[in-house]
Amino acid sequence: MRLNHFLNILALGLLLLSFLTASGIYYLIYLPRIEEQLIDRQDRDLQAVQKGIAYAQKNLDTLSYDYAIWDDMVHFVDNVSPEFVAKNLYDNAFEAANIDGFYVFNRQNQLVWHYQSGADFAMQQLPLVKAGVAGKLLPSKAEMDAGKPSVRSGLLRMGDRVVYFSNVTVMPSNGEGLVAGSLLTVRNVSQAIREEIEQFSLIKFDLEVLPQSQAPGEITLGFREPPKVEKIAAEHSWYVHDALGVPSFKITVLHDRNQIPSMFTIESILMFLSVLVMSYIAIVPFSALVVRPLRVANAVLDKMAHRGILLTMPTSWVITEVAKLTESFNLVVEKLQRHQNYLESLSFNDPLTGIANRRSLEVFAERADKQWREGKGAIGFIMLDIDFFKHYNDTVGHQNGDQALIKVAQALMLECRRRGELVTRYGGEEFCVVIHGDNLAQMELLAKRMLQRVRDLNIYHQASPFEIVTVSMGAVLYDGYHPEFANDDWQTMIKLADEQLYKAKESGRNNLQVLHRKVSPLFVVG
Ligand SMILES: Nc1nc2c(ncn2[C@@H]2O[C@H](COP(=O)(O)OP(=O)(O)OP(=O)(O)O)[C@@H](O)[C@H]2O)c(=O)[nH]1
Repeated sequence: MRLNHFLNILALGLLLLSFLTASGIYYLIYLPRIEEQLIDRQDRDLQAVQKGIAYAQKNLDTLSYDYAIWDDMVHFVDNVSPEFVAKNLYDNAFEAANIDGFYVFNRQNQLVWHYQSGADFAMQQLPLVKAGVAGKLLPSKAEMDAGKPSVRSGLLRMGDRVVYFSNVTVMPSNGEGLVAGSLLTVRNVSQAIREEIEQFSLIKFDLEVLPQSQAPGEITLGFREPPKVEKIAAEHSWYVHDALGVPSFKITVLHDRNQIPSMFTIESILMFLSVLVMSYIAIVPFSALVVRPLRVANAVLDKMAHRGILLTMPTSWVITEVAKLTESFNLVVEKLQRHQNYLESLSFNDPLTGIANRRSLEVFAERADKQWREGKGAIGFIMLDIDFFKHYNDTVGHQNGDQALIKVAQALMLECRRRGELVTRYGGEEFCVVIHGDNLAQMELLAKRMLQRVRDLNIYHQASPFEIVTVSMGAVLYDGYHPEFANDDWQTMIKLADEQLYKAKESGRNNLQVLHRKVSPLFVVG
């Protein structure tokens, strides 16, 4: 997985965690505390609506009572006369008082006269045949016998309508005497009433008249029974039955949405988004400070692996630990480089004498041979061997033998310091010198000087007839390249030089035998 992806997942994970923590705090600590207050507030909304509906019925009670104590009405109940109606109970008066139905009952609860604003309020719509009407809708016998004014009011289902009703006993104005009957006044509970209540309570609610046939599966409350909020919700409903227990209304209070605390408000979403953006912004410096050095390190390691080379990396990073890590890495690289150089030198140099070894000889001879074949200068190989070295070892010991070998090697090196010249340890006490020079004379001179250099070392050699350490030399020197030498590769040249060395040994040692290879002279015949 890429570090960037990992960081993104980490940021999202942290974000989720903080979101869950915030939700936990919200739901376990904050919400339970305000829940109680909120239930109380919503409960008050319901009470206000219920009281508003009950209050709207109040002036109907007053109106009915005025009629009830009207002494003339006592007489009218027993003797219904058109004159009285024309004078006192005319339609305009009911319309002005917003009354939809006015029903006059006698002592036997029989309808003797009525007013209706429309067909919906016809006397047939009154549920008079129902049991329990007396006492609930009309005065009971006990109330009438008591001879005192009595009042009943509330909601009443009238066909498809629900009305406020008010019923009062009709009796003399001094409040004593025989009860003549009762007046039932009704007013339609219309949407206009709902709007009025909404205006003064400032609470939105819906008043739905329940279908007559369909009884709700809910518990219904009486007109004046206050509903109760159990749980916080955006809206609460309850069913109301009329004075005779018939389901009438479904009231739904729509609470102010701002009252309900929610995680998903504009503010909380904006906060969540800003946390999201800030988390990502926080990743940018982290990426610059940590991911970038890691990327650079990765690129350096990649190059090292693919190209097989050792590389250092930049160390100027802001984070101390990262800078120290790269410094340590560079230190390891430097050590490895030194070690590698040492190993390389071992593979190309002779560990005892420090001069080039046979491997170097091969590389150098190959290159010199190639250049010579390209027509650049002359080429020569000199094979050298220390004379009577076995005896030297035997007389002075192997370690001193080593010292003598080193000295001979250094002496040869002092002579071969020019470009194109290389002294190598060929094996044991044998050396091979490659010369890529300008001409044969100079090359031969070089060989002679080397012979003399060794003599000049003046290393005492008891077992040698010369009494000092000497060398024998065999050289083969090729003039500039000619197709005639095409088959003579550098290996052949070494072999020829070795043959000359053999000759030098044969001819008494401490001398130089040279084979010159030049182009054959042309003979003119004639
Ligand atoms: N001290 C020492 N001796 C070596 C080393 N390499 C080879 N020798 C010795 O060189 C000697 C070579 O002996 P030979 O091949 O018999 O030749 P030589 O005694 O020099 O006789 P000529 O070459 O015929 O003059 C052997 O005794 C080897 O042990 C070395 O690295 N150190």
